[in-house]
Amino acid sequence: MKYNETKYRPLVQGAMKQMQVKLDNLAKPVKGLGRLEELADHLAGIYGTVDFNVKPRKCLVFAADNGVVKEGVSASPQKITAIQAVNMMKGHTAVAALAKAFDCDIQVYDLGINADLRSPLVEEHKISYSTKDMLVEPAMTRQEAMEALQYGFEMGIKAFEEGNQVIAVGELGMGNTTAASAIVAAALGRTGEEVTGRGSNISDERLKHKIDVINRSLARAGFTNRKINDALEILSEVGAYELGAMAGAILAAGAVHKPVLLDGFLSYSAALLANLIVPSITDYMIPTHKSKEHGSQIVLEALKLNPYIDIDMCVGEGSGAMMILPWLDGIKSVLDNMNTLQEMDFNFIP
Ligand SMILES: Cc1cc2ncn([C@H]3O[C@H](COP(=O)(O)O)[C@@H](O)[C@H]3O)c2cc1C
Ligand SMILES: O=C(O)c1cccnc1
Repeated sequence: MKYNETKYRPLVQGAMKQMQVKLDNLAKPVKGLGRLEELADHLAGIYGTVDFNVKPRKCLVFAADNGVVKEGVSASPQKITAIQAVNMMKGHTAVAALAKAFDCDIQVYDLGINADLRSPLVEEHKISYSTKDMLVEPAMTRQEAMEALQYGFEMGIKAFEEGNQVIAVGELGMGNTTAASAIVAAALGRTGEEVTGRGSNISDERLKHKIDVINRSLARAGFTNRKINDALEILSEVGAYELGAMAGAILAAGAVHKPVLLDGFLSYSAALLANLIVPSITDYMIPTHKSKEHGSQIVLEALKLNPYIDIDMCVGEGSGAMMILPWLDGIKSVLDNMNTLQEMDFNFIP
């Protein structure tokens, strides 16, 4: 199956209505569970039924290096990508710790880390050792962009074939907030200033430089003051392998009518790419948390997504997505355990 040859059905309105009737009939004030009810309705529309499972689940973490780090846009040395990829599979990064707490599998995929990991724990699909420096040339070829998308799509489909009922998308790659900001600027016709933040916490001076690198990269690609609609053009000129693969995995969720949990800013840039390929794919996205990264609000508004959690997280890796898992378990428990109004025992108190 190809990421761009799949039929995507709209949300099942009947199941959403059925869910709201079911929730209204539980022994609680109408709409008392607030946005938990909104999420339950959304899930019913995605699964096409009120009777769904939210386990097992898996977080797919796509990892690669970014050539643009040569321009000094990141606070962190490139080798952290390789080190953290292995640490993650050993359970020692932010997303790994949270996934363990909230009962989620995790898998790291290496699409272009600039090192040979030689770790059986990491799934390897190296497109190359790092993308190119987008300031001086396209980050990747169009062929490579398609490969990243297709690989992410296939890993998403595989995760669902393994029985997972929900996937989350995460990433790892030093310098990738520069690529993500450039993707957002290109897709929305914005400037570097409007959509660039501090990534893994850079200084004021470095932020100015990062914005300049993004604006000059957009100019090199011929994107200045233009809104680009071709996801492959954006991905190849100013993208990142890991963000392309994330977009592919998002499309996979839509293809099999299952939810995909977005993470933070990096996932929003991937969501924008997926949305350019299949506009209705936003139906399958669960906006979990609002990243603190500058530029988040602009892209969330463009995608009409309203995240459930806002606690200033900005780690990436899929860590923010993990925070919604207790909400999913809560919904399932409410549906399985709460009394309906009819089941309430009115004779209990004479
Ligand atoms: C130790 C460490 C762990 C991380 N885990 C996620 N990121 C996050 O920061 C990186 C992007 O930030 P920038 O564009 O500023 O380089 C990505 O790997 C993202 O996942 C990390 C960053 C660091 C330093
Ligand atoms: O929101 C994110 O995903 C993010 C923001 C900054 C750094 N890393 C990740």
